[in-house]
Amino acid sequence: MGGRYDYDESRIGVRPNRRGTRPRTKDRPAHKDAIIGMVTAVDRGRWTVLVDDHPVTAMRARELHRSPIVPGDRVGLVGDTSGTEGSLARIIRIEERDTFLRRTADDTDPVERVLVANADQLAIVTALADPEPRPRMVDRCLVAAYDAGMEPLLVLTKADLADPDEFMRTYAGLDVSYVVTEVRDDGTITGLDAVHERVHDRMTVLVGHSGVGKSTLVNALVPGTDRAVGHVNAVTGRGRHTSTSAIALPLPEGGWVIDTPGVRSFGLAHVDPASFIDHFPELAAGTEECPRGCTHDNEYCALDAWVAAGHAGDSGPARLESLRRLLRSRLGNPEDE
Ligand SMILES: Nc1nc2c(ncn2[C@@H]2O[C@H](COP(=O)(O)OP(=O)(O)OP(=O)(O)O)[C@@H](O)[C@H]2O)c(=O)[nH]1
Ligand SMILES: [Zn+2]
Repeated sequence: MGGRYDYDESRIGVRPNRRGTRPRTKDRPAHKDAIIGMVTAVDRGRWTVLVDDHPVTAMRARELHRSPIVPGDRVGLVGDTSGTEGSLARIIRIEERDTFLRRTADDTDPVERVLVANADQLAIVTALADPEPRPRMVDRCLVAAYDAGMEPLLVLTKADLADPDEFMRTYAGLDVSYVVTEVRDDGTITGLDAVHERVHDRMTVLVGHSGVGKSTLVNALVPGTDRAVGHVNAVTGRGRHTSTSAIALPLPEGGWVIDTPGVRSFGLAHVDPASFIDHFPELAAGTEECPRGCTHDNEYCALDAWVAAGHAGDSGPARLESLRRLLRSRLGNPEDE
């Protein structure tokens, strides 16, 4: 590796830092020759990066320090980008992200973490029964999607066990798309075409609690993948191919799905409540009468009178209730849901 950061220490006049990493220098090669690829997986300090159509294993260059590099990231690579067995490239740059999905501060994970970059859709997979749907978790995911600039999609599985109408009534006030699926006796999935239609040519992140049928869905969408279904291993009590980080899988029809094992919901401490109102355009004008710094979830909020006066139309009351539900979903612990 010698020569990569060649510099004359006396001329630059910097002290070597304590951890022994070399200081950054301005005259480091600009890496104009870097090849761009997309990160599909991360495992113990090694990234899988798809370059054209072949996977390349890469490490993170030292100058990136501990910058997160996540599935969906477009990165610049140098070094051995052949992808042949045993080869190792180096990620020297992370391209600007269009979106990033992050989670913050909950009781078990105090650090804000970026989970996925550049995805444009968040598919919230919820079983209609077994396990019972968790509307508060869905609300949190909706807020996380809005915050990340991603479009939410509800995927309601196990329609053979319960009717989706009752659950969807809860979302009457929200303009959220949804698809309904069920595994038939022959193993094929009703509603799969509708899911395909929604994920085609997009980058879709799937989240959901254990047991909702997410792996079943991913395996059907991306033939040839083998996401463990049923998940419990009698010996270890843990998932068989359990990986804790997200993985991007290419759809045969074009586009990507990103499976996020272990991500069931989101801490939302980083989300600014003022931004919620952007997703309720018909209520926005009503906030002009609100007291300064109104949380829109208190007795002085002007939205009640605005909606009661009919300014937000027939669906106004339901929309306001939804807004408030989302606002409240920021509070509390996602692990409780
Ligand atoms: N009745 C019914 N069962 C289903 C349906 N979809 C999946 N299942 C079953 O639900 C169980 C859980 O499915 P998985 O695909 O493993 O669920 P998961 O969300 O990936 O859960 P983990 O593997 O724990 O992450 C399995 O036994 C599936 O066969 C469905 O539409 N109807
Ligand atoms: Zn208000």
